[in-house]
Parts: sequence; structure tokens; C-alpha cells
Amino acid sequence: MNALHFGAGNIGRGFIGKLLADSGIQVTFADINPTQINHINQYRQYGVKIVGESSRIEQVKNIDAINSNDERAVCEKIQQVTLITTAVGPNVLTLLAPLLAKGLLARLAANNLEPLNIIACENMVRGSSFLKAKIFEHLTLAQQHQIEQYIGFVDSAVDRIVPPTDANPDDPLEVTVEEFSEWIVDKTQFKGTIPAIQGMELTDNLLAFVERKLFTLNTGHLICAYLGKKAGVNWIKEAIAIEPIYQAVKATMAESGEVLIKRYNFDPTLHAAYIEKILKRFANPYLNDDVDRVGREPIRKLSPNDRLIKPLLGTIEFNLPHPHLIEGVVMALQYRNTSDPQAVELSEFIANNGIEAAVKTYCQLEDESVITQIAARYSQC
Ligand SMILES: NC(=O)C1=CN([C@@H]2O[C@H](COP(=O)(O)OP(=O)(O)OC[C@H]3O[C@@H](n4cnc5c(N)ncnc54)[C@H](O)[C@@H]3O)[C@@H](O)[C@H]2O)C=CC1
Ligand SMILES: O=P(O)(O)OC[C@H]1O[C@](O)(CO)[C@@H](O)[C@@H]1O
Repeated sequence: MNALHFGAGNIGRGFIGKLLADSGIQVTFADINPTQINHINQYRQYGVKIVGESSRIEQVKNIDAINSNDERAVCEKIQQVTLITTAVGPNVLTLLAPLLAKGLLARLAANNLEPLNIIACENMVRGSSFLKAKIFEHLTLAQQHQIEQYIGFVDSAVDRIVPPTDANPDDPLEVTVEEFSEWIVDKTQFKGTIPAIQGMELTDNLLAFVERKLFTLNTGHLICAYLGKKAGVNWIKEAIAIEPIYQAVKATMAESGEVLIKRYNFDPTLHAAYIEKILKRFANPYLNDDVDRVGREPIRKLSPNDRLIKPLLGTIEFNLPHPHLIEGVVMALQYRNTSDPQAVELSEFIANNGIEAAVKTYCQLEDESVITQIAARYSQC
């Protein structure tokens, strides 16, 4: 079996590409970084360093790479594979859509009617469905109908912490990852036979898993990043070692957890254990995870379906307390980083239009009392 994976970055190499290769699948990476592409084609393998209580390096083999900007190469590949995965970042999915639309049409025009499945592995709710909608913007109704028959868009939840690491001169493609990993896909959305991939779990209740991951791990991680930055530390593991930060992170995950428990009927004891396990993962002494990496792109993180506002809306819906989530929103609005275009845009917008306008524009919140609360906290700290 052959797969095309877009994004040879941390998750691409350290998680999804590895699982595919471990399952005997020939993986072609498509990226826009020429150095990365050359290294993959030169070495044809790389090490994944798995760090935790013990450490080991596992080799990923049977790989090659193409440039994602090389339309002909991508379209040719799309004709040959039965699986496409992505780990490029949510914003890049929109940019990939026209290329994928062309590639899928070329596949059908060549009369290749073998089912093909596409799985977006991004930190977002229903990323593959989002990608499908973006691809469909480039197709006629008749073409959409044809694609519906043969191409599956399979939503997924991905969980493994893979921070960037200093390059190993002997293996420039090496990535460092934590032991924990979870890749859960919606089994109801596949076309044809579901591929057997070690480590890919199937569910018919994906939304619960996506929200559990995004609104626990990612929500807590973000709070840890912002509080760590305020405290002047560089790494997540340093931030979580500070007791008041540990408590605030835990309390925020407990707040969003109450919503998840109500919405999905999770067992409260098991959910508390899930939170404890995440706190331990943040403290992993072998991972150097930058607070600015975890805090990056605040506009995306303040959007209505992301890790702060969606759980906050849940607390409003179920009439639950939300002081820590409010603090999280305030810290995201206050996040300043001149190397992060979204942080720059956000601070300029606030300077020109005021905090309430920013909350309405970026978070799309409508509850006036919550907006007032956020604005008040914003000006206090
Ligand atoms: N790093 C992590 O621990 C985790 C990341 N994620 C998600 O995985 C996705 C990828 O994250 P990372 O791997 O950390 O980012 P990354 O920045 O390490 O990798 C992204 C890769 O995509 C490539 N890329 C950008 N535009 C492209 C295009 N048009 N075509 C092909 N490739 C393109 C970049 O050159 C880069 O190699 C994001 O959605 C992130 O939220 C999810 C779980 C864990
Ligand atoms: O990749 P994003 O969405 O910017 O957010 C960073 C988050 O993603 C992760 O890399 C993995 O889930 C977390 O470490 C962190 O919470």
C-alpha cells in the first residue's frame, strides 16, 4: 500500500509517517521545505527518538519525498496512492485544497475508481470535513458527486507531543517524541476497506474523542504556556513545575472537563485520571517544548471552535463556573510575540478597536456579561 503524507514536520515524521511506515506502507512526504525534501530523498530513512522513563530510537524506512508546489508530481502521486494524510497546520488545509481538487479530478479522469481515503491530522475539530468543504469549493456539483462515491474524508483526533528539536548532525531528519500516542479516526467515513494501520484506532463517536483531547490537553497546554511565559520560563516542563501554574492548569482542565462530562457522559473518575496523565506528560523532563510554540497563533486559538471559546461556551450552556477559562481567554488576548503574525495582528486590532471589539470579532462571543468580564480582567492585568 502507498500513502501520500502532506507535511514532513514534527507530527508528520514523528507520528503519522511513522505509524504508516511501521505498518508496511510506502510513504511519500509532500512538503514545501526543500531541505527537508532533499534530506528525505537522500537518506530514505530517519530515527524517531522516543523519550520517557526509558529512551530508544526507532527507524522509519521506505520513504521518499516530493515538493508540494510541484503540481504534476502531486497529481501523479494522487493517482497511485490509496491513502492521503496531512499534518500541515489548520491554516494550510485551505491552501492545499485547490491542489487536491486537481489531483482527485486527475485520478478520476484516469479512470482510477479504487477508493481513496483522506485523513487530516490537525489540531482541529473535524479537519477532514473542513478540507473536503474547501476542496468542494473548487469542483462543480457533478464533480463533487463523483468524488463522494470514491473518496472518503475521514475525521481524526491526533495526540502526541512532538516539539521541534536541535538537528542531529548524523540524522538531520530525526525527531524526538513522547511515548504516548493516540490517533483515533471516524470509522464511518471510510470508502472501501479500512486500511490496517498499527496504532490507528477506530470509533463511531469521534467528536467525543476530538473534544476530549482538544479541550483537555490543548486547553491545559495553552494555559501552561501563557502562565509560563508570564513567569519568564522557556519550556512547558519548567512552567508546570511551578506549583501555582500546575494548579491553574489542572483547574482549567477540570472546568472544561465538567462540560465534557455533561456533554458526553464521561465517567468523572476516569476523566480525572485522564487529566492527571496529561499533567505528567507536560512534566516530561526529556521534552523541551517551547512556551511560544504551544502559545502560537492566538487568533486561531481564540476562534469559536477552538480550545478556549468552545469549552467556555459549554460552561455557559450548562451553567457551570468558568473563571479559569476566562483567564485563559484574557491571556490569549494579551499574548505578545513579535515573531508570531497572529499575535501582532491581534495586538494591533486591540490597540485600534478596543478589547470588546476584539472579543466579538475573534471569539465571536455574544454573551454581553462574559464579554464585559473578559474586558474587565484584560484591563486589570
Ligand atoms: N507537534 C505536535 O506535538 C502536534 C501537532 N499537531 C498538529 O499537527 C499539525 C502539524 O504540526 P507540526 O508537525 O507540529 O508542525 P510543523 O511546523 O513541524 O510541520 C508542518 C509541516 O508542514 C509543511 N507545510 C507547510 N505548508 C505546506 C504545504 N502547502 N504543503 C505541504 N507541506 C506544507 C511545513 O514545511 C512543515 O514541514 C498541526 O495541525 C498541529 O496542530 C497535533 C498534535 C501534536
Ligand atoms: O499545534 P497547535 O494547535 O498550535 O497547538 C500546540 C499544541 O499541539 C500540540 O503540539 C500537540 O497536541 C500540543 O503540544 C499543543 O497543545
